[in-house]
Amino acid sequence: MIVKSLKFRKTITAVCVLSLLALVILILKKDSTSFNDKITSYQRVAKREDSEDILHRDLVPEVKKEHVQKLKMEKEINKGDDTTKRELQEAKARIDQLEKKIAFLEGRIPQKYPEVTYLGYKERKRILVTGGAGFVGSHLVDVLMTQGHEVIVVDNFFTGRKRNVEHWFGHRNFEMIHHDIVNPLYVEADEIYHLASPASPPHYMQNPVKTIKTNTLGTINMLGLARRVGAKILIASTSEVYGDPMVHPQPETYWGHVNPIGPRACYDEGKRVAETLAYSYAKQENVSVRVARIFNTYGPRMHATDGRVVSNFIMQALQNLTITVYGNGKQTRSFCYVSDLVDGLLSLMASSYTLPVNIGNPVEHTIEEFAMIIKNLVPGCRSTVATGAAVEDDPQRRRPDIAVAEANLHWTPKVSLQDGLQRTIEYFREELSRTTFYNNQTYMDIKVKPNN
Ligand SMILES: O=c1ccn([C@@H]2O[C@H](COP(=O)(O)OP(=O)(O)O[C@H]3OC[C@@H](O)[C@H](O)[C@H]3O)[C@@H](O)[C@H]2O)c(=O)[nH]1
Repeated sequence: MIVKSLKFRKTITAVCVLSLLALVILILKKDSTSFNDKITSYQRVAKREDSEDILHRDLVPEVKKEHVQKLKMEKEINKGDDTTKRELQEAKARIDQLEKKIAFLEGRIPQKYPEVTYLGYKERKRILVTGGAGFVGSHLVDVLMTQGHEVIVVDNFFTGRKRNVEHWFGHRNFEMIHHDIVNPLYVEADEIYHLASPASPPHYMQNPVKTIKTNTLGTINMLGLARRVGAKILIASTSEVYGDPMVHPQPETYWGHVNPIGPRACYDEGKRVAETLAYSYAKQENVSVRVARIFNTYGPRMHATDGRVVSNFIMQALQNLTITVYGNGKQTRSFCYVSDLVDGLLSLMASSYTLPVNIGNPVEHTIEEFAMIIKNLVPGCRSTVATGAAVEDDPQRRRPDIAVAEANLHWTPKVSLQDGLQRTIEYFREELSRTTFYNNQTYMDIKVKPNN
């Protein structure tokens, strides 16, 4: 009897121990399944980082949640087998990377808007800026907004970027319309700055028909709008209306020397027609027009792959790549810092002067000299300067005569080339770190064969 009872007890104990073991195995298995799920979800998160917007919208909360679980996972690393450990370490590395991105993106979300002057309804204007998300347009928008005006930005984002004006998103004086001005636009405005058009030669040559349409049909639409609503309109023309000039420096009275069928014609002739349209609307329809002939301009918010000389040379110098001079480098340009240009545009709009006005900085350099100036402004730059094939119809000399602007607008550029380039180099340095951070690749790797 006693033996039987002892045997029964042993059996019960054995059953209990086995059940306990089974329970422990079950719990461990469940943990490892949810653990594998986590890794799969991290891998999914990592794959979805191709867009900053998606990162903002979806990944930020997701990754924040993951961060809270990171400590738990660290404990689990010690428990898991080798494969799991490796996978976990990879997931942890991805989380660290995503956390850095979040910190970077959070830095870009404006905590508050830039300070804006309050204007009463009598002084406050409603101002339309076409191409307002572009390089020059966005700087103009900043000044108009801080002055306290209501600003409507219209852009088709062909070369403009939302990033350039995102610091105004949600402001009650700011409105943005995604629209291509080749189609009519119906809004109310007191003033129109018509800046919409690609301006970099590789951009405007990429789709020449579109460039002509933007500068002709687009300008007709904007002049028509100005007529309908009684707005004053400023047309952004260009030094390119002078073509490859036979007169130097170029005064507004010079009629120019443009090849009407060359690769630059879509822009040069497009802008010439835009000027003709402006003065036709002024004469026939009584529209109040201003025409700014804008010379080479540079500054922050130029696109790193814009293709113009300033962005190309700076990006090349910052990455120790070959600085690519097109042709022999003896052609000249005169570079104006963007804030000076914006001051000139505002003065022109405010003035009663209605004929075309050159807006540019008359300090002239050869492109060869310019390459050396930039190289010397980038500390430790190891780039070499190489000359290459010349660009077809490239204007050989360009420098504005700004006597008209000085006399009628009391405007003259203030920012020296040295200061302006330093600010622009800082901007591109920042852009480069942002881009390599995301893509781990350089912007360009242009190789130019020396021509001698
Ligand atoms: O990498 C480069 C880029 C450009 N260049 C040269 O640098 C000079 C300036 O070229 P950019 O492309 O910056 O600008 P461009 O002067 O040819 O045209 C500009 O003129 C005035 C504005 O209206 C426009 O922004 C644009 O059309 C040209 O001689 C060009 O051949 C280089 O040597 N290397």
